[in-house]
Amino acid sequence: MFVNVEDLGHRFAGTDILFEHLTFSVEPGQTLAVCGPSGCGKSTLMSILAGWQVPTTGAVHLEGVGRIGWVFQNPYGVAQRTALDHVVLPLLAKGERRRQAEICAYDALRLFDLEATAMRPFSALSGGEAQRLMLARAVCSRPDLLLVDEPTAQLDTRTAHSISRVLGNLAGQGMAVVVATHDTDTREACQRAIDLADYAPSETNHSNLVPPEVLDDTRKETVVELASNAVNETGRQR
Ligand SMILES: Nc1ncnc2c1ncn2[C@@H]1O[C@H](COP(=O)(O)OP(=O)(O)OP(=O)(O)O)[C@@H](O)[C@H]1O
Repeated sequence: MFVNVEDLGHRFAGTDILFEHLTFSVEPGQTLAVCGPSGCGKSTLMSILAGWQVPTTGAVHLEGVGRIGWVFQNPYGVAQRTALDHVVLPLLAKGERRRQAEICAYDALRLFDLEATAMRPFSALSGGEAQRLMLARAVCSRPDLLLVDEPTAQLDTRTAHSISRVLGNLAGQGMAVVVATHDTDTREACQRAIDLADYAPSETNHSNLVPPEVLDDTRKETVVELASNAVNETGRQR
């Protein structure tokens, strides 16, 4: 299984080119952070990877990718359903029995420090808990490619840090993970990082975009190889 992105470029009708000549690949067990200023096209790139958006130029080749998971910036759920229900659902949809599904679901809830919320309705979860629930559900759906869009945007620094470390562990579970992020911890939890600002056409003026100070040290290189031990330090392997 692999994801190959070849000479990709995109612009929406009537707007500037967001990025161009973007080439990279992601394999199972790898995590790739997609960074860059707000508005540079991170979410758009994720949509292209998911096949929801057709790129203006270039191509995405998904070889052997049967299931794509997506964790959005904003958590969503059914207000009256419990946290456990949300995590169990993808397993029941695959035909697992409720009892077995609950064992897996509790593992995933534990991974994101959500065990205590298992029987709480979605409407009673905090923003951070709800976002972690989305990650737990994504783990249970066992995708080949997991797209995670700004997973820590709603979380406090401490929680965000633990989420980032667990994201690193996801790669160890055998799926390819692509994470759009502004967060330093999240970026460092990934094995590689791409700065989309490096793929903006030179005439594009990004001065009006929000400069993420966390990226200042990465802009010098297109692809930054990050310390792989950051991925393995958590001790929370399942
Ligand atoms: N369907 C669309 N039609 C026209 N323009 C769009 C469309 N979707 C997104 N855009 C524009 O494309 C640009 C990139 O948007 P995108 O959401 O991909 O950026 P981003 O890097 O993910 O931003 P953020 O970090 O703020 O989430 C923005 O200027 C946005 O307004």
